[in-house]
Amino acid sequence: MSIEDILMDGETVFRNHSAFNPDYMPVNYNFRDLQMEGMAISIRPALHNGRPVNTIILGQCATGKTTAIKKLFEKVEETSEKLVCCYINCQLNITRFGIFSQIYKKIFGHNPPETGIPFSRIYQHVMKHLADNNQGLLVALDDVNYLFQNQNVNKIFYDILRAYEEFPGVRTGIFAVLSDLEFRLNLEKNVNTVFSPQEIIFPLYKRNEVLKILNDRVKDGFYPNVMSDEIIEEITDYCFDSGDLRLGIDLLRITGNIAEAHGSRKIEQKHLDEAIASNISINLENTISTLNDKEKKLLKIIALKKDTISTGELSKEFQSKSNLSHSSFNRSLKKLEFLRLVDTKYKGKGSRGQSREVILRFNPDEICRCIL
Ligand SMILES: Nc1ncnc2c1ncn2[C@@H]1O[C@H](COP(=O)(O)OP(=O)(O)OP(=O)(O)O)[C@@H](O)[C@H]1O
Repeated sequence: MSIEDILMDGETVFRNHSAFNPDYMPVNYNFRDLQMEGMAISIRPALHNGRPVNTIILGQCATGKTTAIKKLFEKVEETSEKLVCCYINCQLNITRFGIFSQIYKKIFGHNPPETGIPFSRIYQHVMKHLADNNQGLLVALDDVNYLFQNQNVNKIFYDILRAYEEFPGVRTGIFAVLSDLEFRLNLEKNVNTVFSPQEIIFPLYKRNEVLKILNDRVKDGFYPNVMSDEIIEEITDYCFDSGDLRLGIDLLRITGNIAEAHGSRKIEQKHLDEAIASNISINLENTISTLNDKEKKLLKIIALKKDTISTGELSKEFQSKSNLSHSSFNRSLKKLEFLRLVDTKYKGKGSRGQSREVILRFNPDEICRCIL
């Protein structure tokens, strides 16, 4: 095949490539009714001249938090002009200027001028507009933990939530989105005085839910009969075990690309095998790279054990090797569990209440290779 043929060849397994893009809005969005209701309850007062209720949205990666917020914000905008809903990705915007530029853009439809304008002018402009138009403001700060990086979190929360002191009548609230439990405590410490939130939890999807979501995505993205039920089931198992729905959606896309590269109009087992092989090590490496030194140390101790180990024994070994406290051990273990690198199972009474067994969820050699 020539390069032109590769680029322009119309024969494809994909009906809609964008269905596998990270920002795709799924046509069917199920299993999150409770969370959507919870968020709607937080928003409702703001549509009746009150303030939105500050809320923490908590859940592991790819549990649908961003999608839920975006869907709900769309609905609010269709229903009422009483509230400006602004979604901000804090990975991309970590300064006060950056965040208020996004709010400014949402309200006025364009960015503030790049140069020469101080933060205070943008702030005044935004708040005056809200006050003059009797509009509330709800800011969703996604991945809010990124604001801890430059210690701005307190100021930004204060700017938003105490705006009424300078602009009486202005009604503001924050949805703080977090995928890491550890940062929840950090957030409390940093912004406690202005932010006393409700909490909405996005649990991991169950296997049957993952299957339905992936099946819907297959229908959105591939032509009919391109992918068999068996392959979807296998991808579901794989994705469910990893605890990351995004991995399942990525695998659909990658297998599709591999099938297409082989000129096949169906996705076959060999295409999936190839996709999985290329994906496993990349994902594990990415997850491990997010751990701090303590957590890596603990993971390595677990990986070097030939058998499963109880939490009691593990705590002792961890403390003797690292000189760290039992609560530091507990926090690190919780993190490994949260990221689904290990499982823990109750096995009866131990010296510190219920003792648990720690089970590694990946090949120990592969783990050690990634920690080095
Ligand atoms: N209930 C669902 N139905 C269909 N697709 C879903 C559902 N939940 C999540 N997804 C899909 O999973 C992917 C991740 O979802 P989303 O970005 O909303 O999760 P998140 O919890 O915000 O993740 P993160 O914390 O990593 O930002 C997206 O591709 C989204 O379309």
